[in-house]
Amino acid sequence: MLPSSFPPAAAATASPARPIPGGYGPPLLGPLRDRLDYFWFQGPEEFFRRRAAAHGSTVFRANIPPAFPFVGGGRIDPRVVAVVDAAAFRALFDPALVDKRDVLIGPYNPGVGFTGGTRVGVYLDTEEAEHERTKAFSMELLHRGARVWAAEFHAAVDDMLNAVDDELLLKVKEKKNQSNEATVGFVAALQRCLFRFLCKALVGADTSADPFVDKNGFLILDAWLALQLTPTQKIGLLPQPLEEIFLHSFPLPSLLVSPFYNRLYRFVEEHGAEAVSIGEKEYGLSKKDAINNVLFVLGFNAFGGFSVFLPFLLADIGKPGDPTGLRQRLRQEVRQVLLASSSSAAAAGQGAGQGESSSTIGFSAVREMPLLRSTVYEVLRMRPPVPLQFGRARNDFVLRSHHDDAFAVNKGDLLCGYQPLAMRDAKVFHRPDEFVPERFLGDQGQQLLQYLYWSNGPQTSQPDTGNKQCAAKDAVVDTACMLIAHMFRRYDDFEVDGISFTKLQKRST
Ligand code: HEM
Repeated sequence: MLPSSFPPAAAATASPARPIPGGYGPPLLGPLRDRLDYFWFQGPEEFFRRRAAAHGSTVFRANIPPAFPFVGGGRIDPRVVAVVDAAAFRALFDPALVDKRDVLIGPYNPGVGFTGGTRVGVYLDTEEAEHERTKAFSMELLHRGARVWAAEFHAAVDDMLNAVDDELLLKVKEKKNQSNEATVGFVAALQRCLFRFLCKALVGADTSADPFVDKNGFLILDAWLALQLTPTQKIGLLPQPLEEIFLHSFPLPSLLVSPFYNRLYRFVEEHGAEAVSIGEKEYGLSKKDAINNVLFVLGFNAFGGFSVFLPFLLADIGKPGDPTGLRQRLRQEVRQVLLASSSSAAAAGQGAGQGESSSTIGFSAVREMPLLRSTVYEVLRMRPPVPLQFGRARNDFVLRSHHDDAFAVNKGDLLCGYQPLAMRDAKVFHRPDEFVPERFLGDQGQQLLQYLYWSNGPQTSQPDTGNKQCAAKDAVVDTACMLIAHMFRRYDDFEVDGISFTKLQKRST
């Protein structure tokens, strides 16, 4: 079943290149129809699925919202080449083929008003000199943060769980005459914990030094993210016609959030001064650009990415009832590793007698938990937190899909890869639509990692200043493992429904 590897996404091919199927429809009406399908009548996944089926092709032309008639006064060109198979998707990772300038979230660019006037690194192409400097700077922030990352993360997660435990207890008490069950939403507590943790670990800034930022920082980031992303997302808060008119029809202004962004700017300037000066002295950035890049990596990449991904992870592992016994097996794996590491620490005379509950679950511990790691990969495969990737063809080239099809891509075409389908490609993944936590175990499982694309690159590749792969590719997986290991050190079991805990069973031994 598993192809040892696909041919390169772009190559000289035996089969002649054919025109890409699909089209953009009549001016105005075509983009409008696709926009309404995407947001309203079909939703993103059906949108891509139906068009792939209709064209009998995993590479096809379509419009991606937001689109005319409103947004950007027609300046946004919604026409893309959609790519939904594992082989063709790889073209998006090849800096020789695609230009990533200003296409982070597609043809729509919220603009530098959201980033203090700086074009931050994530919007830069690899051929722009500044990309190398800003990417190296973000990798340096991660590298420096690694020393305190695990300890700060666990401290923040403990704070979050203490708050959740208290609230759950209160709710159970209130309901004691009716039932012993209660639900506690965890998103706000999780985001507060993420914000404090990331400020310390990435920026070296302690939020307790600024009570306003400590209390409101995560809410400011939520508002800042929402204003940038809303024109491209289905929100579901308003009836759809109103959502189309008010949320998907024009760019939302940065002015609404800029006084608060400036507050975070000053916080980083004052309390993250050491990190900022590294950006200036070692990477040649101006002070303003260093701070705006720090804020983007902190707020958009890290806070935004984890805020989407960690709830998915908790929900998939915490499925009510544990029908497959996954939680029981994960708990066993986590506790075995913790016990072994505390025994060896005791034998070496470090912290003897303190037991596994007092040691930090660090990077090396979670790398010894293969089932947990494979489960984290599977959540990333099934629910990639950043589902769309974009890149503009630098030149004409031939794009190969795994159906041995070859397509003529034109210089300037905007490729739009949809990860949820590419990572459920039946040519690569057995039972592609099923959640299989053991999928990435063993030699065969390790081979599959080359098709795990959530980080804008294969899980087997490394982020580098010469590519656009997520700087935190490994840190994200390790941190996700730390969260679940933390849960099983603290609790015997937990259950999650959507974004609420419905069960937190304290550890008995
Ligand atoms: C669950 C969390 C995260 C997810 C899902 C995620 C995902 C991604 C994705 C998909 C991209 C590529 C975007 C594109 O160009 O199309 C990216 C880029 C990037 N990510 Fe992450 N990320 C996460 C966390 C982090 C963290 C913690 C950092 C901290 C340093 C980080 C730093 C970056 C940087 C600097 C880039 C830009 C790379 C470049 O311009 O070459 N990310 N991330």
